[in-house]
Formats: sequence, C-alpha cells, structure tokens
Amino acid sequence: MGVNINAQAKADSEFLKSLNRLLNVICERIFHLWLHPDWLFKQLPVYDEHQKCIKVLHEFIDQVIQNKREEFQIEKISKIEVDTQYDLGLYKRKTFLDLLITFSGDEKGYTNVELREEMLTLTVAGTDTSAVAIGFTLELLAKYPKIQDKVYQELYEIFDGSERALVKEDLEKMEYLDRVVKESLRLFPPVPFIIRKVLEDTRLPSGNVLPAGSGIMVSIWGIHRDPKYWGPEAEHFDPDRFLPERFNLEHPCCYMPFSSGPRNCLGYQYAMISIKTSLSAILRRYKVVGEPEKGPVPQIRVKLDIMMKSVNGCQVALERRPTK
Ligand code: HEM
Repeated sequence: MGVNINAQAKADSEFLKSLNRLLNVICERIFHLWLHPDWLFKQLPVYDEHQKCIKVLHEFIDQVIQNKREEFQIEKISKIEVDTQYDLGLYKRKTFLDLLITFSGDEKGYTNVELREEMLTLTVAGTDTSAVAIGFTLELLAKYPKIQDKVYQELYEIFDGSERALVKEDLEKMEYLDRVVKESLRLFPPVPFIIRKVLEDTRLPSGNVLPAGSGIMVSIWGIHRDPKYWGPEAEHFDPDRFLPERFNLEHPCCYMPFSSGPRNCLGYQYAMISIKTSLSAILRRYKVVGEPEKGPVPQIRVKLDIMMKSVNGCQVALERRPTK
C-alpha cells in the first residue's frame, strides 16, 4: 500500500496486533465446531474482540485509501492527462494500491470497500506465508549442515564469493536452493490446509458420499507426507527428490503448497522469487547454525495459527562467512 508500519521494530503496532489476534480467533473458530454458527459466536465475548480487531484493520486501510484518493485528485489537477497515461517510468514507482485504483478505472473502478478487501487479502496472503517458509528453510539448513554446504557452494559459484547485488538471472541458476525450498514447502507447508465447499454430492473412492453444501478441509500437510505418494521415506528431508529425473508425481495435487486449480495462490511465482532472494542474501553471507538433526526426519515442533509455524519461532544462530 506504500505505508511503512515498521512491523519489525514496532511489534506492538495496533494494526499488527489486531491482525494477529484476528487470525488467532479465526483459527480457533475453524477448529471448534460450536463456534461456527454466527448466532452462537455472536453471544460470546470473543466476538467483541473479533469485531474490535476488524474495526482497527478497516479503519487503518480506509484511511490509507482515502489519502490515496486525495493524492490522486491533487495529481490529476497538477498534471496533464498524457503524462499519467504514458509515463512508464511513473508506473514503476507505483504501489499495488495505486495500480488497483488506476487499472480498475479510477473513480469508476473498484469501490473503497472492494479496494479494502483486496488489500486485506493480500496483506494476509502475502506476508507471513513467505516469512514462515524462509524461517522453516533456515531451521532445516541449520539441522542439515551438509545440505547447507551444498547451497553455499552453489551461491559461492554464482556470486564468485563477492558482495555484488543479486540480479534476476542469478535466481535461475539457484537450482539446488530451488529444490531445498520446494522440499521445505513440502514438509512444512506454511498453509497446511485449505477449505472448500462441496457443490454437488461427491462419492469418494471409499464409497462415502460428501453431500452437496458441506464444508471440507483438504490437508496439504497430510498429502505431502503420505507414503502412498512420496514413498516410505516421505518424512525425510531430501531436496533431491525434486531433481527432474526423480520427480514423478502420481497426481499433480500430490504437491500443492500453493494449492491447485482456479483458486490457487496468486502470488506463488513472486513468493518463490522473494524466498530465494531473501535466503540467498542470508546464506551467501552467513552460516546458519543450530543443533544438527540426528536422522533424516527433521524434528520441528509446529503449531497452527492459520499458518503453520515453528513452535520455537525458527531460532537459529548466524556466523559471518568470509567474502572476497
Ligand atoms: C510461501 C509462500 C506462500 C504460500 C505457501 C501460499 C499459499 C497459498 C495457498 C495454499 C492459497 C490457497 C488458499 C485457499 O485455497 O484457500 C493461497 C492463496 C492466495 N495467495 Fe498465496 N501463498 C504464498 C505467498 C503468497 C504471496 C507472496 C502472495 C502475494 C503477493 C500471495 C497471494 C495469494 C492470494 C491473493 C491468494 C488468494 C487467491 C484466490 O483466492 O483466488 N500468496 N496462497
């Protein structure tokens, strides 16, 4: 949105606290059936908290949208149309909110409520997910130093041990890091389940019928660790299972950290780029240190908070590596 809430340094930001608490409440509601009916949920004290958090989020985003609309108005008055339409340099500096307003047709486009919904979806879908994936990957690399060495070797060759900035061509060369990230997303998918509504009666291979209108939960975690699809070593951390010659899925949905089908993750390519960019920035400069794992099955305790997170918060130590 183009607003800095300084979340790293200011963990007590009202927006951040409300967002986190709201996600907690939603997660509790998903897993406690008695909290599902609105009439019952609304009788409970947690409902007031839920509404308060929503109010904080809505007011914050509404204010940002309002400011942006005013900014646009001022810009319009001070600029002739041809400038804003064809100045490609300007587009590059635009935020996602700017683009949503402009490309949806400005005042005739998305309403403020529609813009708010888009911004909230993106905030929830696009921030913690990638951070959680980076955290799990670092924790895994601390547990498996030999795998980390191979990642470091690859990065060393790409950057020739220098401090030069990353360019997009470097990302394509990070083939081993790519496999490490994919394997990390398999064993520790930040979004461990998705929820769908059954549109028509559906008979499962077991013979059971899912009646139309019912809600179902698809466990990405469960599919990713099922020996039926991944073999007896399904729980092993083995990035090379993603080597083209070894990767042969029985069904495309056996691997779906970003979901699958028409409502899959909108940001999955961006997520892979940002995860690899962040990891390479850390791993080419620092050795990630932790307690090495005794066996091939990583023991990381997880908790569910809409997203799946590491109970210990992915705590690792960093040791500076020498650079040229
Ligand atoms: C490792 C990082 C990420 C993972 C594991 C992930 C995973 C997912 C999954 C599983 C869904 C489907 C949810 C469902 O069907 O209920 C989803 C949806 C979505 N994701 Fe991601 N995501 C990641 C990063 C991102 C990023 C960086 C963005 C934005 C830049 C993003 C934007 C979205 C959006 C907008 C949707 C909703 C799509 C729709 O409903 O049509 N995601 N994501």
